[in-house]
Amino acid sequence: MASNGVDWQMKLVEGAAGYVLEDVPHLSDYIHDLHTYPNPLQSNPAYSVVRQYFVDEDDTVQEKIVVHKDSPRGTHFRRAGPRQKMYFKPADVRACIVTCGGLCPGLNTVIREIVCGLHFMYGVTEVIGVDCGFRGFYSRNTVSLTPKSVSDIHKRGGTILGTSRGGHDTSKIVDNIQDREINQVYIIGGDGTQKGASAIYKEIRLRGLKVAVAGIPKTIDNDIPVIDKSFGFDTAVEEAQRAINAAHVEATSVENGIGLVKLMGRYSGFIAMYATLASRDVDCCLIPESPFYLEGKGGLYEFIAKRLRENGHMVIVIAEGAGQDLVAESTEQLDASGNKLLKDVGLWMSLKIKEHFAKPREMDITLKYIDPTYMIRAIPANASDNVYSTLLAQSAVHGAMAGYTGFVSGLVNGRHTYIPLNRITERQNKVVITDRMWARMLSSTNQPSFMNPPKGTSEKHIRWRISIGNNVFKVLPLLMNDSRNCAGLCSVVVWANGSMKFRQVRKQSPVNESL
Ligand SMILES: Nc1ncnc2c1ncn2[C@@H]1O[C@H](COP(=O)(O)OP(=O)(O)O)[C@@H](O)[C@H]1O
Ligand SMILES: O=P(O)(O)OC[C@H]1O[C@](O)(COP(=O)(O)O)[C@@H](O)[C@@H]1O
Ligand SMILES: [Mg+2]
Repeated sequence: MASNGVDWQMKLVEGAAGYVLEDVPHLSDYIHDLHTYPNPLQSNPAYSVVRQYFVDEDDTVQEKIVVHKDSPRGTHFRRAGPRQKMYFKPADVRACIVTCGGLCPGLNTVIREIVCGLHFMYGVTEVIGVDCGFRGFYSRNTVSLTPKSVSDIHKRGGTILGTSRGGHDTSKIVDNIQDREINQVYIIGGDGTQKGASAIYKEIRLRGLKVAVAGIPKTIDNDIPVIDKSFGFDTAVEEAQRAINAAHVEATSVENGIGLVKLMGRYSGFIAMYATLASRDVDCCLIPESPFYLEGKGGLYEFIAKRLRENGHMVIVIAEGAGQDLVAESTEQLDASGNKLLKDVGLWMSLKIKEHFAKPREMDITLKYIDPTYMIRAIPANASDNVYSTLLAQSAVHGAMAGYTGFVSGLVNGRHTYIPLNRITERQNKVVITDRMWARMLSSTNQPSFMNPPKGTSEKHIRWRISIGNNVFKVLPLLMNDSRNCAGLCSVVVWANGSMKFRQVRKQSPVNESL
C-alpha cells in the first residue's frame, strides 16, 4: 500500500484495483518514539479461548458492498477490535467520558461499557465522568466512574452524566484535559458533538499531547452517515409503535376517527418511515425529505376524505421536521448548538385538519393528536440496542488503547470499524425518497406522492432556484444523494411547468442558488 495525502483528519492509503483506505489518525503520527505494551487480553481467561482474538493490522472493511465485476474496490475503513500492541500502560490511563446533545436510548449502556471495558479488559481504574456535556469540562465537577457505580445504569433512560447543547469552547476544554492529566477522552454524541470532538482532537494534536480522542456516534434520528444505523434507533422505532397503536385504537373507536402521531426527526424521517413500515396501521407518513401539500387534487385533505370514506378511520405519522415551510413563514430560530428550532408541525396539522373538515359540506371527524417524542427518547435501550451499544463502546476502548485517535467507532456493513471524524460530520444521513425503502413505505400506506400540486398552490415552500443548462428550476426542500454513492449525481425535486418532478443533476454542473 502506498500512503499519500496525509492530513490531520484522515490518512488516505491507496492499494491495488482502486482500493482506498480512509484511515484514522494515530498518536504516533505526531508523537515519535512512543513506548508500546503487550495487550493484557492475551492472558485474560475469558478472551484467551478465542482463536484469533487480535485484529490483523491489515484488516479493513469495505464501505460499499454491492459491486460490479469491473468496479474499483473503493473506500474501506479500519476494522475495529483489540490490537496486540497497546500505546498506553493501563496504570497510566486516566480516561474521561462526556455525553452531549439530545437524549437517546443506550447512552447509559455506552457509559457503562466504556468503564467496564477499560476496567475488566485492560485493568484501567481511573475513569471520570464529565457533568452535563462539553461545558462541564470547564464549569462543573467530575464524577469518578467505577464498574460498581455503573453496574445497573443500562436499565435507566437518559444519561447519568447529564448532557447539554452549546457551550463548546475548544481551548478551555483542552486546558482542562491537560490540567486533569486526562489521556483518553470518550465523547458520546451526534453530528454536532463529533464536530466538537474533531476540534478537541485537532487542538490536542496542535499541542502535541498524548491524548486519544474517541467518539461514539449517538443520534436517535439516525442522521449520521456512513454507519449502518445508530444505537437507540431500533428502541425508538419499537417505542413509537405504542403511540401508533394508541392512535389506531382511538381512530377505530369513533366514526371518521383520525389518529395523528408526531415522531422525532429534525432533518431526517427515518423513525417515522421505519415506524410506519413496522406498524402497518399507518395510512400516511410525512417526513422532512418529502414535500407535501394540503389543499386540492392529490393533496392531504383529499386523501384523508378518501380514506375515511373507505375505512372510516385513518392514522397519520408526521416527523417533527416535515412541512416546516408550510407551518409559518420562517424566522429561523436556533438552539444553543446552532440547530434549527422547529415549530410544532403536529399541533399545527391537527388544527388545520380540524379546521378544514369543519367547513360546510365536509365530514364530521374526530381527531386525536399524540406527541410521544420525549417519552420515546427517554426510555432505556432495548435488548438489541444494549448489545449494539456494548460493542460500540468496547470498540472505542480497543481503539484508544491501541493509540488511535480522532475517530468514531461505527458499524459498517455489519462489521465494527474506526471511521475518521470528518467522514461522519461532513453531511447528514437522510431518507432518499428515490430509493427502494421509501417506495416500500409508500406501497405499504398507498398514500399520495404529492408530486403534482395544483396550479396556484403557494410557492412559499420553494427553497431556491437552480439553473441546469438554460432552464431555471425552483427547487423544493429535498435531500441530496451522497455524491460518493452515485458518481457525482444528486437528486433534487424541482418545480417545472406547475408540477414537481425529480431531476438528477451533476454536482459539477453550474448550479446558481438564489433565495
Ligand atoms: N460545529 C461545531 N463545532 C464545535 N462544537 C459543536 C459544533 N456543533 C455543535 N457543537 C457542540 O456539540 C454539542 C452537541 O451538539 P448538538 O447539535 O446539540 O447535538 P448532537 O451532537 O446530538 O448533534 C454542543 O455542546 C455543541 O456546542
Ligand atoms: O428538545 P431538544 O433537546 O433540543 O431535542 C430536540 C431534538 O433532539 C432530537 O431528538 C435529536 O437531536 P440530536 O441528535 O441533535 O440530539 C431531534 O429529533 C429533536 O429535534
Ligand atoms: Mg444533531
